Amino acid sequence: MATEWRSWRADDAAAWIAAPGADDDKYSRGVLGLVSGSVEFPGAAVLGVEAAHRTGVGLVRYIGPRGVRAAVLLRRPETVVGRGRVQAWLLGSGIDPTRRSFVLLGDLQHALADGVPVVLDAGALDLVGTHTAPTVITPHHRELARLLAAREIRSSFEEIRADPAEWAERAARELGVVVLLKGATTHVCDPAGNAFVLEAPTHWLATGGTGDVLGGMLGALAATHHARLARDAEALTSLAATAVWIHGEAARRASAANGGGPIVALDIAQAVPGVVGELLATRGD
Ligand SMILES: NC(=O)C1=CN([C@@H]2O[C@H](COP(=O)(O)OP(=O)(O)OC[C@H]3O[C@@H](n4cnc5c(N)ncnc54)[C@H](OP(=O)(O)O)[C@@H]3O)[C@@H](O)[C@H]2O)[C@@H](O)CC1
Ligand SMILES: Nc1ncnc2c1ncn2[C@@H]1O[C@H](COP(=O)(O)OP(=O)(O)O)[C@@H](O)[C@H]1O
Repeated sequence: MATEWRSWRADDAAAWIAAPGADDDKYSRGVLGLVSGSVEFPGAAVLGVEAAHRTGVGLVRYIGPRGVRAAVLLRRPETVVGRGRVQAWLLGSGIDPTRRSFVLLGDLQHALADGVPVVLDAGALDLVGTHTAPTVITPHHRELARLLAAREIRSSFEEIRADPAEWAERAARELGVVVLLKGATTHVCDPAGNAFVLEAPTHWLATGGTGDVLGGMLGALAATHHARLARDAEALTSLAATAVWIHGEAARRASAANGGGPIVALDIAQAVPGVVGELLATRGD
């Protein structure tokens, strides 16, 4: 039977925001851990950390090279650095998978052994299948082609670009994880058959670092839904679609604030609290 791709909308996204209550503290809300960034791509770590804070999370814990830690703290001193307990992980943004050091591999393996939900991006995509925790992968078309090729599933960038829905679904089935396949149209699906599609509201998103922002946002949503994810792993699919919706809307607003002009990735992160606030207002709780 052909998969039915349901459009994910504002009212869907509004249901997947965890607002803090009187009984909450930073730990009960959820801690996101990131292993991201590198000497080559320090900015990806800064963007992911910033986006996580802006999406709303109890605490952000960052693990990475000394110079990158300094850049992260300069931008967001609210961040804690070094190992500790977390409720979700974002791994791989700004990491070259062909240049992972022993220290980095140790950090990645330590994170994967935690058993908490994991977002695998960029330089950690190839670690899919090495652990049992609920997992979402966030490739763009070229990254998915590489990932599938490494599993001896023949595909190409051109084939995936021509039929992203088919390839996203196949990847979810073969890899056994939630797939968030990025592009002007983003497909989010899981092996259970949940399948959501989102059209980006602005093509100004096609600029460096916007995927790193999306990763941080999704990590924050996963961390703040840790209790739900512990009893309902399929919630990760809805959270992934929600991250894409908020990301697109924040980008649209950031561009609209400049008369429909270009945006940079950090503009998206800065527009996120306004989008989250308005979604919450529509819920009336
Ligand atoms: N601020 C930061 O820190 C940022 C950090 N970032 C981090 O960078 C990492 C890599 O992410 P990415 O998406 O660039 O990786 P990837 O799919 O391997 O693309 C490379 C492939 O693209 C192509 N290609 C290259 N140059 C091209 C050109 N001029 N014009 C056309 N094609 C060109 C070329 O393909 P080929 O032509 O060889 O087939 C090449 O193989 C990742 O960790 C991410 O998080 C980014 O988010 C950006 C902001
Ligand atoms: N032409 C486009 N129109 C709208 N959105 C796009 C377009 N191309 C890419 N995007 C979106 O922009 C982001 C790019 O992510 P990614 O490729 O990982 O970039 P980076 O690695 O530079 O952070 C994704 O959210 C993707 O869905």
